[in-house]
Amino acid sequence: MWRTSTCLRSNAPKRAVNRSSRALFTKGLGSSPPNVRACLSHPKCAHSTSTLSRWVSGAAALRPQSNPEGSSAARDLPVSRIDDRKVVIGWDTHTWTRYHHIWLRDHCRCSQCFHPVTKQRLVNTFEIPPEIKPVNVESKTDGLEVTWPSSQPHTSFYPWSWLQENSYDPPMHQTPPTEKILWGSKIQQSPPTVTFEEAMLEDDRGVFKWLSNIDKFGFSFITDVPPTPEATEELSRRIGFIRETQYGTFWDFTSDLAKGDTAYTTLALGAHTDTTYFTDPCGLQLFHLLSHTDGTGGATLLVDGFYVASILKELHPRAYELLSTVPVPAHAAGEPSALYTPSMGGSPVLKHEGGQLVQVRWNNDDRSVMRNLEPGLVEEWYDAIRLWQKFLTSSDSEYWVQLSPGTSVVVDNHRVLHGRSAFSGKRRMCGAYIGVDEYRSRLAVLAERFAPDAVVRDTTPYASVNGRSVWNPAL
Ligand SMILES: C[N+](C)(C)CCCC[C@H](N)C(=O)O
Ligand SMILES: O=C(O)CCC(=O)C(=O)O
Repeated sequence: MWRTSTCLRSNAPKRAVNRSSRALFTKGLGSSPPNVRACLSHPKCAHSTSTLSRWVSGAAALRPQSNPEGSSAARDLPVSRIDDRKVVIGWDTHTWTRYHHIWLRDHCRCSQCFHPVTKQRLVNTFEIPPEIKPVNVESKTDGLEVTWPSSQPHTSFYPWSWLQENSYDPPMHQTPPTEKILWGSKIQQSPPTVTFEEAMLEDDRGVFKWLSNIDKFGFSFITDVPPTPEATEELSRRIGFIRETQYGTFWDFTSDLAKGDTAYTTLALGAHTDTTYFTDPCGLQLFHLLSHTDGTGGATLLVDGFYVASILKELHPRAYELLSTVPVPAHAAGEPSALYTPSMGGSPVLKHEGGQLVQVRWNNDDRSVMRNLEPGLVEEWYDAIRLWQKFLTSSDSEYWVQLSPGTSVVVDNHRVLHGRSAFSGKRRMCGAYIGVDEYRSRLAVLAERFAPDAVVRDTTPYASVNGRSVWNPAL
């Protein structure tokens, strides 16, 4: 038996979010909605009344006002009905998604169930009856309103765009991951670049451009950087706090073996990613060549590991499979006070999540004994890394660039391999590591501000407290 609140127009748009109604949302105090009052007595609500009153100024609009214009927009609304275990939503005559009752109740984002400031769950998931079932569902202008059975009726609201983004039965249109542009040596014709001035802009637009470069290409140059360690450290900190390691915090190094690593020599270093010996390899690596006198060489090598992996996958799928499955142990043992090895005996060269390549982890110099290889795979694995090395070092993949004082480069250490040619003379390089989560968080906050996705755009007007929508898809 269907209980629908409105008829369904067959040509309703895929994303049946009616933006015109956004103007209907009032942002402001209004009366304190019941759920905030309920929060005052909520056992987990530890805030003082004054703090809560500040919530009211923000939380009051956590739900849109109903559409006073009445039914004109109603015809665009999805239909909704209550099934035995799920709520069914009809977006158009061909597109239906279902949401378990328990799932919906657990994801209520009213200020009684979800802390509007801290964005943490307040509802006790484990007190929700497993057989919970709504007493009513209603398609409102910008979302679904669900009324739950309880001594005090509890109403939840779910924005249409959020329901679409988080659909799972079946999954609908989801925001595609940011585009990665794979590159080979021809990137030298137009490498991603920002200026120091842009990167230092107070409003962070320049940092967003810089990190968007890295997100898309896996690296970015920064030009016109004052050739000092101080300016380079200040630049590094524009991304986030620096990740300290056994090499220090902000490093300023030369070929004096000050640290027990071949980076502190004049030797050539083949294409590699750093810190393969950490359970969580560093995210970004910034380099700035401060000086090189009385000698030659020391050119910088950049290779797009995602590009090379795509070629290997296409031409040698078995080799790709071995690099994606065989764990590679690693170590950093050059400092007497340190002996780093990753947990779980290392990770494969090519790490995947949901079938997507998400990380390249390769440093043949730092690789430890291959103690995890099945006997029958030993020679095949060596054939595979030989193919990997062949494509890594091909003229089509290698991008050689001679850095000079004033031009820094930042690489995504989870994607782009770097190296250098041997050199003579006095060469001074400085830089820093940034943690992968610090980098991803900084980019996410900037994207929230400068390139919000549909759910953030749709819900910010009425569901933001301290500048962040409780419906942000990252939560
Ligand atoms: C960058 N800095 C010169 C400080 C350290 C270099 C460490 C290189 C190490 N073999 C690795 O691959 O992690
Ligand atoms: O000295 C350089 O140019 C790079 C050194 C290096 O590869 C590293 O520090 O990981």
